[in-house]
Amino acid sequence: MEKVSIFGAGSWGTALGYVLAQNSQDILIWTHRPDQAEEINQHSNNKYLKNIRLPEKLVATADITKAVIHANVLVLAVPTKAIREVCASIRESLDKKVLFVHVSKGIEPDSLKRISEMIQEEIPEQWIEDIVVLSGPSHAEEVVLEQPTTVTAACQNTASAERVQDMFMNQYFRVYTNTDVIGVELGGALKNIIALAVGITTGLGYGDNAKAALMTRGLAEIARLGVKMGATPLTFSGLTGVGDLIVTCTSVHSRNWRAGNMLGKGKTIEEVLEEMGMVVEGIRTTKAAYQLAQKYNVPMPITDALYSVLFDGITTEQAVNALMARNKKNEMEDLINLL
Ligand SMILES: NC(=O)C1=CN([C@@H]2O[C@H](COP(=O)(O)OP(=O)(O)OC[C@H]3O[C@@H](n4cnc5c(N)ncnc54)[C@H](OP(=O)(O)O)[C@@H]3O)[C@@H](O)[C@H]2O)C=CC1
Ligand SMILES: O=C(CO)COP(=O)(O)O
Repeated sequence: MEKVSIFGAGSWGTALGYVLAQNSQDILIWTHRPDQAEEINQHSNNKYLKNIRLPEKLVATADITKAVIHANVLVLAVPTKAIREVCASIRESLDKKVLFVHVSKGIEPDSLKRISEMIQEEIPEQWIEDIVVLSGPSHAEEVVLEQPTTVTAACQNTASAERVQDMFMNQYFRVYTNTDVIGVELGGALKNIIALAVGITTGLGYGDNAKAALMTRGLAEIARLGVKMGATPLTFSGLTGVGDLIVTCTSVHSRNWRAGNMLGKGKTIEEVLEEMGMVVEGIRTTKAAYQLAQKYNVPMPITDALYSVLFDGITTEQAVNALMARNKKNEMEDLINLL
């Protein structure tokens, strides 16, 4: 049995707590809201997972020191924007080496750091046993219904990835391992951009042809950037690449897809965020990816088009027209270099 604390009690942190509690791990979940800790201790978290009864073994606290001291494994499940702040609070109470697991899907704009890099910057090396990324096609809403789900635990140190695999794996939650941390982190973060774009085209009234086009050419630009940044090309054909791209671009549960859909129907970003009430990681990640594309000199036309919509005020129709009117290309241009 592992002693685990989860930091962040939104939909994903709570769903992972559900899995770990069912797997009989010694589990504590930390939330910054005392009222939410009380609700979880009464076995529900209705804002994030409606009508789900949480396991009795899933215990919540609003005391971050208690959560840090409790565990040998710390799972970070807050949005990318909150990672540094939460790490800084965790740092205050650390008194032993711990295994960090992160499950967030984003890249920090301006610094252009992946999440494992942000953790390394915020937590002194002496307290980090390893950092494992847990990622893949996995909507919280389906996990808590115990529907079959597959994810990947990635770490350069295979023993740590396997430890996380053993902690989480059960009959409905299947965990693979991978050593390509860069590829796994980038796949999880960048697919949100494409899901926003697919949502926009659906909101505009376009059909499955546009969806397939964006998913296929989106994967091409994700892989192009990823390989330049040091990822293994094959990772993008796996669960954390095409797998997560499929689920996020096609599921009614996807916040990124839903946000895009509202934008396509004419709502403003402010209206969309107000209505969602949950994190839409793809918006900040679009800014980061746009900056990364410039830094690495990689063409990312879909990312550029979405950036223009989100940050430069061009209309969604103009963005689609600009994408379709680009110069002629060979489909396999650039991709051949990935092999
Ligand atoms: N939902 C899903 O199915 C999946 C999500 N992910 C990823 O997991 C990460 C978390 O997503 P998810 O759980 O869905 O997000 P939610 O929006 O559902 O929840 C976010 C949680 O983080 C808390 N939070 C936000 N800022 C802070 C802060 N500064 N300090 C402490 N707590 C904070 C929120 O608190 P409050 O309630 O007060 O706002 C809330 O409990 C994201 O990166 C997402 O991409 C990955 C796989 C699946
Ligand atoms: O990453 C996810 C599923 O794998 C969740 O995607 P959304 O944040 O778009 O809901």
